[in-house]
Amino acid sequence: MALLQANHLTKKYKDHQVISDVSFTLEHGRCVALLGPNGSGKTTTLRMLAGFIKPTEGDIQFEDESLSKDFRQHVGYLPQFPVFHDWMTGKEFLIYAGRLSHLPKKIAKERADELLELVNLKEVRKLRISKYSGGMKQRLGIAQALIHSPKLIILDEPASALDPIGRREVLNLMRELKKDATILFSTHILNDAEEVSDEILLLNNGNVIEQGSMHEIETVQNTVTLKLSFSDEPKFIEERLKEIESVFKIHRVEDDFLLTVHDLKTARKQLLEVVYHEDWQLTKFEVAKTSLEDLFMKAVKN
Ligand SMILES: Nc1ncnc2c1ncn2[C@@H]1O[C@H](COP(=O)(O)OP(=O)(O)OP(=O)(O)O)[C@@H](O)[C@H]1O
Repeated sequence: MALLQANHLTKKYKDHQVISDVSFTLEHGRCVALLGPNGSGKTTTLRMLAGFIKPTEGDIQFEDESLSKDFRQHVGYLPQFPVFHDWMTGKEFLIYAGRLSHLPKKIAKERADELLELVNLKEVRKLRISKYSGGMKQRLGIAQALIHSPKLIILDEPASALDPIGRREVLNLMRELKKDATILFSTHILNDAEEVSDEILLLNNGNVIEQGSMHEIETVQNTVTLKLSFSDEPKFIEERLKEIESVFKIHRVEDDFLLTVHDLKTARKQLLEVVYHEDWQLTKFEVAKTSLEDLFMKAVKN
């Protein structure tokens, strides 16, 4: 049985319909990315699931009916812009969050220690939060969301505002957490979704417009754009590449080549064979656009 079922969720603010008839299921142990452009309704959806706002219509059912009555205690939530008490230490903050979740003092302390270890902040537990980096604050925010051992972890844009180091720290932590938790997180960074999620839900204008596992998306969509550059004469290369065009489509942009590929493995092998055989000086070979990006662009344009 699924952990949670969202049924026909609708949210209106006066006459402004922000979410329209959104339904989906969250299975146990999955890590699901909620994707969508700015203003598509990601935060509103997450806030409804966390029990902070009520849907105008529709309902949210947890697997166990008794949980559905007040499911807030079973959800851990990291808001998009978390507020920390900067004068507290990381450990004090977690104990405080535990007390707010009605944990007895002793349990809150034990849980804080466990979580500081999990999110790799044990060494800085006695440091004031004002001294923490962005990545450290987000990891503390995730620990705060876990303090009451929730069944579902909801993270609103957990890595989007961080520098590359902080982003890497948070993504690594999410990869650890997903081993034994159910996670729903929003992002508009498709790479983050590709890196850690098992499934995606794509929102646009308050509607779910795509839903599926990353594997399904990769197989159904199955287009990758490669970018290649050479330090040889591009005209000659273009002519030669056109001879083997059956496994990809070539598009030349100035001296670079964009190749739309359906079967990355075969195309890569064939391309590298030609490069080797012709002794071309390949200076760039990179994935410029993935299946998910392709799907996102098509879906959002419609
Ligand atoms: N309290 C509110 N009152 C009125 N309109 C609101 C309220 N909260 C959100 N909205 C509107 O709902 C729409 C969806 O907002 P939401 O924050 O859910 O989108 P989002 O996908 O999370 O966007 P972003 O990626 O920019 O954070 C926006 O048009 C927003 O202006």
